[in-house]
Amino acid sequence: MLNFVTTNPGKVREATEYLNDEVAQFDFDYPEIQADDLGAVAANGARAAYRAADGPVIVDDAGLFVDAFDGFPGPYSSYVEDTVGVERVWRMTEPEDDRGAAFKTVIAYCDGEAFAATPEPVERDERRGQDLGAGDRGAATTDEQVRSGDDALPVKLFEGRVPGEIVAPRGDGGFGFDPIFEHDGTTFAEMSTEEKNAVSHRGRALSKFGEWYAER
Ligand SMILES: O=c1[nH]c(=O)c2ncn([C@@H]3O[C@H](COP(=O)(O)OP(=O)(O)OP(=O)(O)O)[C@@H](O)[C@H]3O)c2[nH]1
Repeated sequence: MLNFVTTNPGKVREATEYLNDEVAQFDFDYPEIQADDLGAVAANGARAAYRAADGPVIVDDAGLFVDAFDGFPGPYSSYVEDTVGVERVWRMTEPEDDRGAAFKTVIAYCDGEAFAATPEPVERDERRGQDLGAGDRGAATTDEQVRSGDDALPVKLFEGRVPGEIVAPRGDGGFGFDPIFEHDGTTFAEMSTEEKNAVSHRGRALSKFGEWYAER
């Protein structure tokens, strides 16, 4: 059994849909370091959570990256959701000509074991051929982090990204910024969990993780 370390039931719902019974929520509020890089936040959280859970863990650090704001709120999305709020993020973006944005997530896996070196950073597969907007600044993972990190516990990272546009709120499904994030004409809040997973940042990262984990 794999511990999905999060306080956010929306993330668990999406992961369960994807990974079936292999995953259970471990409600542990790991200390989030301040960093512009989702990978660093997730890796740090996975190490702390692994020590607390004493078993394999995954941590998902995600954020909304708005192009016009050079990637804001990015890694600070949770804080901005709690303080500014979703509706006001829409109103801040509304006057901008460019309302492009991306959701990104990095899933960090830690089980205390070392991993074989990854020949190429996982995130590059996802990015190849994609036009990366300013909104992606600071969200990249690096091979160095994939292999190890600052301390002895190795962490493996899986990244997912989905482009979209900030729109006036529509729909009541999903969570967080879903009502104001439109992808291919539909907001994430208008999609079922299954539909959202098929295209979302989390779905993409979970798919990469699931493939790798099945072979492990
Ligand atoms: O509309 C959304 N659809 C998504 O698919 C999505 N994924 C993440 N987010 C938002 O980005 C921040 C992540 O923050 P975050 O990774 O620190 O997680 P969190 O604080 O919610 O829980 P935890 O896992 O840290 O316990 C939070 O504001 C989330 O609402 C999303 N919003």
